[in-house]
Amino acid sequence: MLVVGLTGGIATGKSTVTQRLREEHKLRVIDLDSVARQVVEPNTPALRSIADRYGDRVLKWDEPSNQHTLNRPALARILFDDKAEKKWIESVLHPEILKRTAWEVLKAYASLSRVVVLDVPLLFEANLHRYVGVRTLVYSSQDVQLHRLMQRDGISEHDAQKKIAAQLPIDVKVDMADQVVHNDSSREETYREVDGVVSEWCARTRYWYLLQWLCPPLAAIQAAWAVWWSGRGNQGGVKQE
Ligand SMILES: CC(C)(COP(=O)(O)OP(=O)(O)OC[C@H]1O[C@@H](n2cnc3c(N)ncnc32)[C@H](O)[C@@H]1O)[C@@H](O)C(=O)NCCC(=O)NCCS
Ligand SMILES: Nc1ncnc2c1ncn2[C@@H]1O[C@H](COP(=O)(O)OP(=O)(O)OP(=O)(O)O)[C@@H](O)[C@H]1O
Repeated sequence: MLVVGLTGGIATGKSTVTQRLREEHKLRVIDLDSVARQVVEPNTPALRSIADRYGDRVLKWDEPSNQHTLNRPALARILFDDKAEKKWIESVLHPEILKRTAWEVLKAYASLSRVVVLDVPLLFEANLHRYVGVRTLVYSSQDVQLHRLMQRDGISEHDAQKKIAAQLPIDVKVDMADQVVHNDSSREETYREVDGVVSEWCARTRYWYLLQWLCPPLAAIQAAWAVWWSGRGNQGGVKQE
């Protein structure tokens, strides 16, 4: 099975691409932003740790379910305003996110999926690029990125710049990617490029896919091999301030 790491900058179009992957190509996509939401659901250890540190300002009362939930805009303000707090929040959430994601990938292996796509905003920042078979970047120029982010989230240029600055610059990510999907113009243009990369993924997995069907344990051996191969040595880890 090919594990694709799909990444990009904030608002460069990952969700737009994954929608096409799901609906047109029927591919299994694991969205780490959604996983990140699951790990802070009410009564989770992660939500308790965050509430212990920041108090009521990061909680809101949910009438229908009668319980406290995470106030996401409040946590976002802390995370994007303060590098030290961003580090702390990530140290609490990332191990939980990784555990759940690993489980989802295992389930994809078990169901003999040919390709599984991980939609990971922080693929390079969190050094997860070492564990995927191919790194695919959704690119838009910095101007387009800024404009779309301001429009989608209804935020000022100052706030949008702060969010963009919390990630590696998109042009640095381009150099680290194996494939780039350009998302500067129309959605139709982007979909054409998406269809092209999907053909490449399928071509790469053709023989393995057949072998996996004939001999399922090969899937497990291939998985172990892929993880060992990707993780061997120090493959240019990314350091951020
Ligand atoms: C800060 C939070 C509360 C904002 O929630 P909100 O619903 O407004 O946005 P959402 O979760 O959909 O994220 C939107 C985008 O923000 C960017 N982003 C999210 N977390 C981070 C981060 N730690 N560093 C830099 N950018 C981030 C990503 O591009 C992401 O796609 C939320 O993103 C969060 O809990 N982040 C910490 C967990 C994390 O690192 N997630 C990334 C998964 S790899
Ligand atoms: N080709 C396009 N043409 C016009 N608008 C687009 C295009 N691609 C994406 N958008 C819009 O830009 C915004 C950001 O796109 P999207 O939400 O897919 O980005 P993302 O990378 O998933 O963002 P995030 O990092 O926040 O998860 C959305 O409002 C989306 O509708």
